[in-house]
Amino acid sequence: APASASASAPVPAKAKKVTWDVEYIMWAPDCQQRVMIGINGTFPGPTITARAGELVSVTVNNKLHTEGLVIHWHGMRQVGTPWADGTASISQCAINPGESFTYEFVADKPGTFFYHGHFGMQRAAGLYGSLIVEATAEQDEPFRKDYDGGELNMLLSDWYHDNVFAQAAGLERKDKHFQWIGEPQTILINGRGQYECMLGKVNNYHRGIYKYAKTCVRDKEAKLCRDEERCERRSECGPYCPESQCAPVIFDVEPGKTYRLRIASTTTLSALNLQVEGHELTVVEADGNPVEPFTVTDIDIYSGESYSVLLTTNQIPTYYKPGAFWISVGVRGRHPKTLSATAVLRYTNSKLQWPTSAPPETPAFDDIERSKRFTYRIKALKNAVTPPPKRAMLNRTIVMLNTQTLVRGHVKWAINNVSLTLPATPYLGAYFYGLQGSAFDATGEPPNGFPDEYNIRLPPVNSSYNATLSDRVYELPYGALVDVVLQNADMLKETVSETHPWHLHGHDFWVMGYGEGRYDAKKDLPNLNTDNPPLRNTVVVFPHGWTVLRFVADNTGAWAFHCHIEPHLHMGMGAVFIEGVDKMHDLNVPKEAMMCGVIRTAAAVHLTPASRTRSTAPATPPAP
Ligand SMILES: O=C1O[C@H]([C@@H](O)CO)C(O)=C1O
Repeated sequence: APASASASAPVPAKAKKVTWDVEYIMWAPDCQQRVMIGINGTFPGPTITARAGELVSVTVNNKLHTEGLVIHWHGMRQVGTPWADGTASISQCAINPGESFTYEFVADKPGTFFYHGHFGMQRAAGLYGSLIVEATAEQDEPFRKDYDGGELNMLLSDWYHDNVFAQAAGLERKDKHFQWIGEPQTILINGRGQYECMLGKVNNYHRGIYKYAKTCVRDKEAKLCRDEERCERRSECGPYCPESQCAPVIFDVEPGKTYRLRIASTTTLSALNLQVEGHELTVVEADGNPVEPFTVTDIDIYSGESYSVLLTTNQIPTYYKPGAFWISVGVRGRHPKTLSATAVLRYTNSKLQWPTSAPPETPAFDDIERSKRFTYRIKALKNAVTPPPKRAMLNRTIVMLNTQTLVRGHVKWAINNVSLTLPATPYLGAYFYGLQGSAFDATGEPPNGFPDEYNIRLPPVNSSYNATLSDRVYELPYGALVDVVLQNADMLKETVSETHPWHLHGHDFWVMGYGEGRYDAKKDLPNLNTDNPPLRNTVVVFPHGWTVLRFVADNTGAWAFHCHIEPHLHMGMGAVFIEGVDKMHDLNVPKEAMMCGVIRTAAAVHLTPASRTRSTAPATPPAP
């Protein structure tokens, strides 16, 4: 059930304390050496495993030479610790080079999560790793009794050879010089991939990407890849040798057991599809919430999402099927310019190290109906907590039209024609010290909707409806039941509309429904799913469609709500929700996290937390 923000968070079980040095490292995640952001000298960052209710304490030493950094704990609700959410300009200042900052928060719910950088495009530079929270009670993960094997952890990501500075510069260029980041070079499984090399025999035509993949035809012992030019010379010893940084991951499993595969995606862009040759997958968890189990041959997973699926090693090894199976992860939703990534599921009684077959093919990238069928099957467990009835509470509805648009020649994304730009002062600190009037545009909120006459099937008509840049925020009444309607539409190119995975910080929300075309409250509100809406922290809105999510604004803090596609947030596809304005000064906000922007200057005049008597209306900016 969503956390009820009690002022005094439960006394945590025991602390999990780690110290991380974050620095640039040379690494070859897809057999090509590049500069990445590593933690304690490795990529991906170390996996944190905690038990639900445990206090996690991560001291981050910023060893980058010229960049600030923050780390977001994706899926943690940070109840009572909003300054630990790790969002630059929102929950804290960036940790400067040479500085340290300790994130301390309760791993409040069991599930499959991950952490990642949340400043600039540093997540895309490799700043991420797994965060696993284990259940302490049976009722939290009822499917726990259904797997007798171990757990396999898969963190999926995509990888670009361009560095994030080049990507950002390209996105910020004006007019026809705008440079989209394009498709990734490689898909990674636990940070490993093989650039332009498809392990295993590839059928002679692999749906338009054959030209990218000189097959690595292996000799009969399936040990080495003969196609040296493609698969071997790419790194110190090629993708097949275990110590290579790009060697595919091999999961050793006992035959005849059921395993829990934890799968999370922190891709910069790609929507992915995962399947395990010869094995079905039973979906049991989504974003750390149990779901009504259902069995599929493959799952779609969008950036920011996580799942647990159960897999039974029920294949009988034969001469033709030696007990080693491909795990195949391919791109969906956008025309793949990237080969599928492969890992291996190997039964311990298998003689061979490598499967002898071609990896299973990824479903057609443009079969959007297939994508919707999978997403729509995800439902809450029968006895799960359902949303409180709207009439019973103060409630608020925000309709968000999501358009790609232009602002003075720059390609941006905008919500109700406002493109989010973040201030130098973190919102949380500005409210804590009562400086919101001078830290950002506190004269009002972004629009709550968009004009009736807007046609979502046409590109934005910029002449009459100019997009603006703004750091305005939505102030949500504390305890209100909030509906957000994500409304997709045409991009700048007519008829083009893309799938966007939206992630909310500080909360899980109920996914109340999806629909085609323009959302119509009269028609659609009565049909929302109040029986078994799944709780999630990330949800997709499909092309030219709408998605409604609902949550209770009961977590004091400043929370980002944005598309989890890294360039889209960079281009302004996001919003900020402020909750519990009047409770901010009850928080014990660590001032070292806030000393930047106007707070730094105000500190010079003996800054003190705002008094209790402050009115709730956004403070008016000081007279010019
Ligand atoms: O913002 C984006 O830019 C590209 C394309 O619209 C321009 O190349 C794309 O697919 C986006 O999502």
